[in-house]
Amino acid sequence: MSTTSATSTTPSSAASSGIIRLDGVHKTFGRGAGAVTAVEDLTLTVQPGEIFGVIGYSGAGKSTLVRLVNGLETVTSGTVEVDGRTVSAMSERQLRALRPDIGMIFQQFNLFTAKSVSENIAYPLRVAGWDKTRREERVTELLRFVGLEDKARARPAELSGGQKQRVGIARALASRPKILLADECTSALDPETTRDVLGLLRRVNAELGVTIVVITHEMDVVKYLCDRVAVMEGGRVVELGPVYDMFAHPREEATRRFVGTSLRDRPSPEVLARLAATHPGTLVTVAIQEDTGSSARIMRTFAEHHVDGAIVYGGITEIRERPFGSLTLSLSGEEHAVRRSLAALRTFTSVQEHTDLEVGR
Ligand SMILES: Nc1ncnc2c1ncn2[C@@H]1O[C@H](COP(=O)(O)OP(=O)(O)OP(=O)(O)O)[C@@H](O)[C@H]1O
Repeated sequence: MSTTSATSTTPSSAASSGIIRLDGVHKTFGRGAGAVTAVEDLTLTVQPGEIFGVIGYSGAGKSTLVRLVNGLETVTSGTVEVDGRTVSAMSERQLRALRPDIGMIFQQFNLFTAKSVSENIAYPLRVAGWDKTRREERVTELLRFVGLEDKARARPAELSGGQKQRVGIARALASRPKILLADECTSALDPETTRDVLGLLRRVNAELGVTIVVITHEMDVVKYLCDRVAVMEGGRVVELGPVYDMFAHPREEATRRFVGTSLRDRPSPEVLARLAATHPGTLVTVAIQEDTGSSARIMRTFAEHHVDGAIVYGGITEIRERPFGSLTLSLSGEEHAVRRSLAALRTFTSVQEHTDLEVGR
């Protein structure tokens, strides 16, 4: 569990300890035999300026969490605080005053199909009572920021999915919110368009200082975008921490499964058996991590021990600009030299030896 999870329950400490704070939150829909607990004993803190991911399979409670933060649902028990204000105790009037501080984007974009791009972006400003000149200035600024100046008069039907989400982002940013909630905002997009939209969200965070909460079921989204992530299962947060640490040292089975969907660097048992049949040397998988093993250091270690390490499988990716992955090698050389090289490697990185393989040779 994150060390930044809130420990104090006094409202006065909320602003200093996080921009969003959930403390012991429960949410149950319905009563009696038909009751469904969507969120259970949820305690977490999102720091100002961070990009915070919430990952989980369908039904884990992610959307309910978001709806509790923006006050669209009320808690059954516990407290939700946003920027030092207790959302879970607010009247409808107080919630209306809070909403301009919280932008929201959706999987299906939720644009007004009969309105132009400009009118869609201006809509929340019109509701908030901005005059026409200020509205137009702000819309021009936002169109430039999301790169859609030439689409001001277009209708949503004339736009690609990525462009529609850009309009969604511009509209969500119109009232200069401190927080942006993104609920499965790339799930309807192809991989290339997803990258574009995630790149734009990074700019929203870096250039405008907006705190972003990303709800997703895709670990690739978390890997590219988030500083920290909470893994949800059955309404609970089962693991929470910096994204790099979750990849390097996942503790919970659910986290391991999500990490596995994003990293395809380690060979499956079938692939290992095939590799063992075609490569006579000792097969090992060596972890590549920023603070432990760089590939250069690993190859140097083999060379120093006069061991030949042929790379037969692997992959190195980047998690928030830090290298991460593994290499699987077939080692050949004198048996004692191979042993000594592996002992040397184990002093700075983790090494998995594949010994009990059904190799058929
Ligand atoms: N308004 C509601 N009434 C009754 N049950 C609900 C309601 N909203 C959510 N639930 C239930 O609460 C649980 C969590 O739902 P939630 O939508 O928060 O999960 P999720 O992780 O966002 O899933 P998905 O990705 O499919 O939207 C589910 O069992 C769901 O059926």
